[in-house]
Amino acid sequence: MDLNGTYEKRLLRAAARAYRDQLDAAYRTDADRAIASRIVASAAFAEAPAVMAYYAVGTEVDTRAIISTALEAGKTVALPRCRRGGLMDWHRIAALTDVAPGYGGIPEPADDPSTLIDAAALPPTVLALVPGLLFDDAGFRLGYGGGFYDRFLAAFPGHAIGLIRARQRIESLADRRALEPFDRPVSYVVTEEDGLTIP
Ligand SMILES: Nc1nc2c(c(=O)[nH]1)N(C=O)[C@@H](CNc1ccc(C(=O)N[C@@H](CCC(=O)O)C(=O)O)cc1)CN2
Ligand SMILES: Nc1ncnc2c1ncn2[C@@H]1O[C@H](COP(=O)(O)OP(=O)(O)OP(=O)(O)O)[C@@H](O)[C@H]1O
Repeated sequence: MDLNGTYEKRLLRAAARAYRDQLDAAYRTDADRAIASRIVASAAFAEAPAVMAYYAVGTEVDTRAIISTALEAGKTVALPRCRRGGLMDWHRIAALTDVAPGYGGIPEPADDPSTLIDAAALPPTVLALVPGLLFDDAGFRLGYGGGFYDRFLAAFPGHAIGLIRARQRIESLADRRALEPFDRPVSYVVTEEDGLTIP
Protein backbone atom coordinates (compact mmCIF):
# COMPACT_ATOMS: atom_id res chain seq x y z
CA MET A 1 0.00 0.00 0.00
CA ASP A 2 1.13 3.51 -0.78
CA LEU A 3 1.25 5.53 2.43
CA ASN A 4 2.92 8.46 0.73
CA GLY A 5 1.03 9.99 -2.18
CA THR A 6 2.16 13.21 -3.83
CA TYR A 7 4.64 15.59 -2.25
CA GLU A 8 1.88 18.18 -1.76
CA LYS A 9 -0.36 15.64 -0.03
CA ARG A 10 2.43 14.55 2.28
CA LEU A 11 3.24 18.11 3.29
CA LEU A 12 -0.39 18.98 3.87
CA ARG A 13 -1.05 15.73 5.75
CA ALA A 14 1.78 16.43 8.20
CA ALA A 15 0.64 20.02 8.71
CA ALA A 16 -3.02 19.04 9.11
CA ARG A 17 -2.15 16.38 11.68
CA ALA A 18 -0.02 18.79 13.72
CA TYR A 19 -2.69 21.48 13.46
CA ARG A 20 -5.45 19.10 14.59
CA ASP A 21 -3.41 17.88 17.53
CA GLN A 22 -2.83 21.41 18.86
CA LEU A 23 -6.52 22.42 18.79
CA ASP A 24 -7.55 22.97 22.37
CA ALA A 25 -9.52 20.20 24.01
CA ALA A 26 -12.48 22.43 24.96
CA TYR A 27 -12.93 23.54 21.34
CA ARG A 28 -12.76 19.94 20.12
CA THR A 29 -15.26 18.68 22.70
CA ASP A 30 -17.75 21.46 21.98
CA ALA A 31 -17.39 21.16 18.21
CA ASP A 32 -17.73 17.36 18.30
CA ARG A 33 -20.90 17.60 20.39
CA ALA A 34 -22.40 20.08 17.90
CA ILE A 35 -21.40 17.93 14.91
CA ALA A 36 -23.04 14.86 16.49
CA SER A 37 -26.20 16.87 17.29
CA ARG A 38 -26.50 18.07 13.70
CA ILE A 39 -26.17 14.57 12.34
CA VAL A 40 -28.63 12.84 14.69
CA ALA A 41 -31.18 15.67 14.20
CA SER A 42 -31.06 15.41 10.40
CA ALA A 43 -33.74 13.95 8.16
CA ALA A 44 -31.02 11.86 6.50
CA PHE A 45 -30.20 10.22 9.85
CA ALA A 46 -33.88 9.59 10.64
CA GLU A 47 -34.37 7.87 7.29
CA ALA A 48 -31.18 5.81 7.37
CA PRO A 49 -31.60 2.12 8.22
CA ALA A 50 -27.86 1.79 8.71
CA VAL A 51 -24.81 3.89 9.60
CA MET A 52 -21.35 2.97 8.36
CA ALA A 53 -19.38 4.65 11.15
CA TYR A 54 -15.76 4.93 12.23
CA TYR A 55 -14.30 4.41 15.68
CA ALA A 56 -12.57 7.72 16.47
CA VAL A 57 -9.03 7.65 17.81
CA GLY A 58 -6.84 10.44 19.18
CA THR A 59 -8.09 13.86 18.15
CA GLU A 60 -10.45 12.68 15.38
CA VAL A 61 -14.04 13.95 15.52
CA ASP A 62 -15.73 11.83 18.18
CA THR A 63 -18.46 9.50 16.82
CA ARG A 64 -19.51 7.78 20.06
CA ALA A 65 -22.70 9.82 20.59
CA ILE A 66 -23.79 9.20 16.99
CA ILE A 67 -23.12 5.47 17.25
CA SER A 68 -25.00 5.17 20.57
CA THR A 69 -27.98 7.12 19.26
CA ALA A 70 -28.11 4.98 16.11
CA LEU A 71 -27.94 1.74 18.13
CA GLU A 72 -30.67 2.96 20.50
CA ALA A 73 -32.84 3.80 17.48
CA GLY A 74 -32.46 0.22 16.27
CA LYS A 75 -30.33 1.12 13.24
CA THR A 76 -27.65 -1.16 11.91
CA VAL A 77 -24.24 0.25 12.85
CA ALA A 78 -21.13 -1.07 11.11
CA LEU A 79 -17.41 -0.36 11.58
CA PRO A 80 -14.58 -1.03 9.12
CA ARG A 81 -11.87 -3.69 9.26
CA CYS A 82 -8.88 -2.90 7.07
CA ARG A 83 -7.79 -5.54 4.58
CA ARG A 84 -4.84 -5.88 2.24
CA GLY A 85 -4.88 -3.66 -0.81
CA GLY A 86 -6.54 -0.65 0.80
CA LEU A 87 -9.93 -2.36 1.12
CA MET A 88 -12.26 -2.35 4.12
CA ASP A 89 -14.72 -5.00 5.31
CA TRP A 90 -17.73 -3.73 7.27
CA HIS A 91 -19.08 -5.58 10.30
CA ARG A 92 -22.26 -4.88 12.23
CA ILE A 93 -21.70 -4.09 15.93
CA ALA A 94 -24.20 -4.43 18.79
CA ALA A 95 -22.30 -2.15 21.17
CA LEU A 96 -19.41 0.33 21.17
CA THR A 97 -17.37 -2.24 23.08
CA ASP A 98 -17.52 -4.81 20.24
CA VAL A 99 -14.01 -3.87 19.05
CA ALA A 100 -10.34 -4.79 19.54
CA PRO A 101 -7.16 -2.99 18.36
CA GLY A 102 -6.60 -3.62 14.64
CA TYR A 103 -4.87 -2.00 11.66
CA GLY A 104 -2.72 0.95 12.75
CA GLY A 105 -3.94 0.44 16.34
CA ILE A 106 -7.47 1.55 15.48
CA PRO A 107 -10.21 -0.49 17.23
CA GLU A 108 -11.98 -2.82 14.77
CA PRO A 109 -14.85 -5.32 15.00
CA ALA A 110 -14.04 -9.06 14.93
CA ASP A 111 -13.53 -10.91 11.63
CA ASP A 112 -16.89 -12.69 11.98
CA PRO A 113 -18.69 -13.79 8.77
CA SER A 114 -22.07 -13.58 10.53
CA THR A 115 -21.74 -9.80 11.01
CA LEU A 116 -20.23 -9.01 7.59
CA ILE A 117 -22.13 -6.44 5.51
CA ASP A 118 -21.93 -5.98 1.73
CA ALA A 119 -21.52 -2.18 1.59
CA ALA A 120 -22.00 -2.03 -2.18
CA ALA A 121 -25.46 -3.68 -1.86
CA LEU A 122 -26.88 -1.23 0.70
CA PRO A 123 -29.85 1.04 -0.11
CA PRO A 124 -29.22 4.70 -1.10
CA THR A 125 -30.61 5.88 2.27
CA VAL A 126 -27.66 4.47 4.22
CA LEU A 127 -25.18 6.91 5.78
CA ALA A 128 -21.41 6.67 5.96
CA LEU A 129 -19.54 8.82 8.50
CA VAL A 130 -16.21 9.72 6.90
CA PRO A 131 -13.15 10.77 8.94
CA GLY A 132 -10.46 13.10 7.63
CA LEU A 133 -7.57 15.36 8.53
CA LEU A 134 -9.06 18.07 6.29
CA PHE A 135 -12.13 18.56 4.12
CA ASP A 136 -12.46 21.22 1.45
CA ASP A 137 -15.51 23.12 0.22
CA ALA A 138 -16.15 20.59 -2.55
CA GLY A 139 -16.18 17.68 -0.08
CA PHE A 140 -12.74 16.36 -0.95
CA ARG A 141 -10.71 15.03 1.94
CA LEU A 142 -7.22 14.29 3.08
CA GLY A 143 -6.91 11.11 5.14
CA TYR A 144 -4.03 9.11 6.57
CA GLY A 145 -2.90 8.03 3.12
CA GLY A 146 -4.09 4.44 2.87
CA GLY A 147 -6.61 5.18 0.14
CA PHE A 148 -9.23 3.22 2.11
CA TYR A 149 -12.05 5.75 1.81
CA ASP A 150 -11.33 6.58 -1.83
CA ARG A 151 -11.88 2.93 -2.70
CA PHE A 152 -14.89 2.60 -0.39
CA LEU A 153 -16.63 5.76 -1.66
CA ALA A 154 -16.14 4.71 -5.28
CA ALA A 155 -18.65 1.86 -4.70
CA PHE A 156 -20.80 3.19 -1.83
CA PRO A 157 -24.44 3.83 -2.88
CA GLY A 158 -25.52 5.89 0.17
CA HIS A 159 -24.89 9.38 1.59
CA ALA A 160 -21.28 9.94 2.61
CA ILE A 161 -20.93 12.55 5.36
CA GLY A 162 -17.58 14.09 6.18
CA LEU A 163 -17.15 15.02 9.87
CA ILE A 164 -14.77 17.90 10.44
CA ARG A 165 -14.36 20.84 12.79
CA ALA A 166 -14.78 24.25 11.10
CA ARG A 167 -11.16 25.18 11.86
CA GLN A 168 -9.99 22.11 9.92
CA ARG A 169 -11.68 23.07 6.64
CA ILE A 170 -9.83 24.55 3.71
CA GLU A 171 -11.14 26.07 0.51
CA SER A 172 -9.67 23.81 -2.11
CA LEU A 173 -7.38 20.77 -2.11
CA ALA A 174 -7.16 21.11 -5.89
CA ASP A 175 -5.71 24.63 -5.58
CA ARG A 176 -3.03 23.20 -3.30
CA ARG A 177 -2.23 20.49 -5.86
CA ALA A 178 -3.31 17.92 -3.29
CA LEU A 179 -5.96 16.16 -5.38
CA GLU A 180 -5.40 13.04 -7.44
CA PRO A 181 -7.72 11.41 -10.00
CA PHE A 182 -8.87 8.67 -7.61
CA ASP A 183 -9.87 11.08 -4.79
CA ARG A 184 -13.61 10.86 -4.10
CA PRO A 185 -15.63 13.67 -2.50
CA VAL A 186 -18.25 13.11 0.22
CA SER A 187 -21.86 14.22 -0.40
CA TYR A 188 -22.07 16.40 2.74
CA VAL A 189 -19.58 17.98 5.10
CA VAL A 190 -20.80 18.62 8.65
CA THR A 191 -19.01 21.02 11.00
CA GLU A 192 -20.15 22.59 14.28
CA GLU A 193 -21.24 25.58 12.17
CA ASP A 194 -23.01 24.11 9.17
CA GLY A 195 -24.18 21.12 7.21
CA LEU A 196 -27.20 18.80 7.50
CA THR A 197 -29.33 21.17 9.60
CA ILE A 198 -33.01 20.52 10.21
CA PRO A 199 -35.05 22.68 7.82
N1 LIG B 1 -10.94 6.17 13.19
C1 LIG B 1 -10.57 5.87 11.95
N2 LIG B 1 -10.75 4.63 11.50
C2 LIG B 1 -10.36 4.32 10.24
C3 LIG B 1 -9.75 5.26 9.40
C4 LIG B 1 -9.59 6.58 9.90
O1 LIG B 1 -9.09 7.50 9.23
N3 LIG B 1 -10.01 6.83 11.17
N4 LIG B 1 -9.35 4.88 8.13
C5 LIG B 1 -9.20 5.75 7.06
O2 LIG B 1 -8.61 5.41 6.08
C6 LIG B 1 -9.07 3.47 7.93
C7 LIG B 1 -7.74 3.15 8.57
N5 LIG B 1 -6.71 3.83 7.88
C8 LIG B 1 -5.43 3.93 8.30
C9 LIG B 1 -4.47 4.38 7.42
C10 LIG B 1 -3.16 4.48 7.81
C11 LIG B 1 -2.80 4.13 9.12
C12 LIG B 1 -1.41 4.22 9.60
O3 LIG B 1 -0.95 3.43 10.36
N6 LIG B 1 -0.74 5.23 9.18
C13 LIG B 1 0.56 5.49 9.73
C14 LIG B 1 1.54 5.82 8.66
C15 LIG B 1 2.42 4.66 8.40
C16 LIG B 1 3.26 4.45 9.56
O4 LIG B 1 4.06 5.36 9.87
O5 LIG B 1 3.13 3.39 10.18
C17 LIG B 1 0.42 6.65 10.68
O6 LIG B 1 -0.65 7.28 10.67
O7 LIG B 1 1.32 6.87 11.48
C18 LIG B 1 -3.77 3.70 9.99
C19 LIG B 1 -5.07 3.61 9.59
C20 LIG B 1 -10.19 2.67 8.51
N7 LIG B 1 -10.50 3.05 9.85
N1 LIG C 1 -9.75 3.89 -6.24
C1 LIG C 1 -8.44 3.59 -6.12
N2 LIG C 1 -7.92 2.60 -6.85
C2 LIG C 1 -6.61 2.28 -6.74
N3 LIG C 1 -5.76 2.90 -5.91
C3 LIG C 1 -6.22 3.89 -5.16
C4 LIG C 1 -7.58 4.28 -5.22
N4 LIG C 1 -7.76 5.28 -4.35
C5 LIG C 1 -6.57 5.49 -3.77
N5 LIG C 1 -5.63 4.67 -4.25
C6 LIG C 1 -4.20 4.57 -3.78
O1 LIG C 1 -4.17 4.89 -2.41
C7 LIG C 1 -3.13 5.80 -2.13
C8 LIG C 1 -3.50 6.74 -0.99
O2 LIG C 1 -4.53 7.62 -1.40
P1 LIG C 1 -4.76 8.99 -0.64
O3 LIG C 1 -3.44 9.67 -0.43
O4 LIG C 1 -5.83 9.74 -1.34
O5 LIG C 1 -5.28 8.46 0.79
P2 LIG C 1 -6.28 9.11 1.82
O6 LIG C 1 -7.59 9.33 1.18
O7 LIG C 1 -5.58 10.26 2.43
O8 LIG C 1 -6.35 7.92 2.88
P3 LIG C 1 -7.54 7.18 3.66
O9 LIG C 1 -8.72 7.08 2.72
O10 LIG C 1 -6.98 5.85 3.99
O11 LIG C 1 -7.83 7.99 4.85
C9 LIG C 1 -2.90 6.52 -3.43
O12 LIG C 1 -1.56 6.95 -3.57
C10 LIG C 1 -3.26 5.50 -4.47
O13 LIG C 1 -2.12 4.76 -4.85
